Amino acid sequence: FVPPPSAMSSHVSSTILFAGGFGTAKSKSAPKKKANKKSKSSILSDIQVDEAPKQSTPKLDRFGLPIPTEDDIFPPLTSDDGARVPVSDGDEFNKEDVAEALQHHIGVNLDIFDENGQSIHEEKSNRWKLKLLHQDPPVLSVENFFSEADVEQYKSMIESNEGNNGGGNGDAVQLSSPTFSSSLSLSRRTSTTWFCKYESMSCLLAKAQALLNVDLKQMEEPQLVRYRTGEEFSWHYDEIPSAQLSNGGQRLATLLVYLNDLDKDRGGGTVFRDLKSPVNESNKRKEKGSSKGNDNQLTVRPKSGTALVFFPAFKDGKADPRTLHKGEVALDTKMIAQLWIHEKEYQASVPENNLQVDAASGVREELERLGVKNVM
Ligand SMILES: O=C(O)CCC(=O)C(=O)O
Ligand SMILES: [Fe+2]
Repeated sequence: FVPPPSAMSSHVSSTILFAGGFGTAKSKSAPKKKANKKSKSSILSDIQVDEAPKQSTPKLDRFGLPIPTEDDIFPPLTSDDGARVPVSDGDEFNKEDVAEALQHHIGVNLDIFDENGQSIHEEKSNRWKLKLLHQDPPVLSVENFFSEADVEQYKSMIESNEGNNGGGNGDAVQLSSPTFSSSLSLSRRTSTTWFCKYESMSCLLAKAQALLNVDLKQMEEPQLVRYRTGEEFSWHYDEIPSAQLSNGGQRLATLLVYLNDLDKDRGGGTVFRDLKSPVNESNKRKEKGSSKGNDNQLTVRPKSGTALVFFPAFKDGKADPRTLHKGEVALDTKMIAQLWIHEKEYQASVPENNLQVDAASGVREELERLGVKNVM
């Protein structure tokens, strides 16, 4: 049994374990000189380059080896990692802007959206609404992606597969995500994940196919995740460690759909460490005044039925460290459905005999019902 990539607490920690070194492939190379620049001004005022953190003497473990710090595992970005360009608050949806933002990624099927970002399939009341939340790297949301009925279906799937460890013949195998206590990892995942049969998730698969125009074969085991009060998934990259790339290659897109709402003061948001929420004139000023303004991190609040899409790697498979993110501590129960899209054909390992092809007819029916044509 080879656990799927997500069965591990974090891909970063597994990279570290495989590589026997610190950090991701990126940080294995000789440490680059950190940029020591302030944000650029003028036209580039929205592009951020962080100041280098202060160097401190490393703490040593009992073998005299340096204990990695959070900065070793999740290195601060430098100008080599590419620019970061937030969107401007109040900007109207513009299809050309979205197409441009997605040019280096597997992207989104923009043919199913009109000039306002409203999907042109389904009856009017159920239309999706596409929004660009961050321009570079692109982060998007799709409101109404799941109907209330879809949400109820997946929430009840979590309930009915509670405690299913694979012995029976349920639709989903439950794995309590391990907490790595090793000093090698600072990533904690305390939520519970269910790895689901493709055929039991045809609605998610069909909608993912309509939105991202990808083959079912590129899809990793669809997952349902539940955070209970106090649970979280701390900073991590969604990229696959190099030792596991033989199965399907890199993850090119993360699609997650929130199955319930969490109010602002109840945590549970999806937070991008290095990205900024839409900027307006007032928070631009605020930022200039403070050298380390974490308050403006791009945070997506869980809203029932809304999908979040981002790209852990570019379409050529090169990982994008700018997408470092976390599921922040949830103060109320939070549930999501999640799907990763790979570069190539991916073979599932759980539940037993889980094959994408078994979902094909269900997906076709669902696409017909949605009125989406011309997808893979
Ligand atoms: O729960 C969230 O908001 C994020 C989950 C996540 O990043 C993951 O499972 O990889
Ligand atoms: Fe993630």
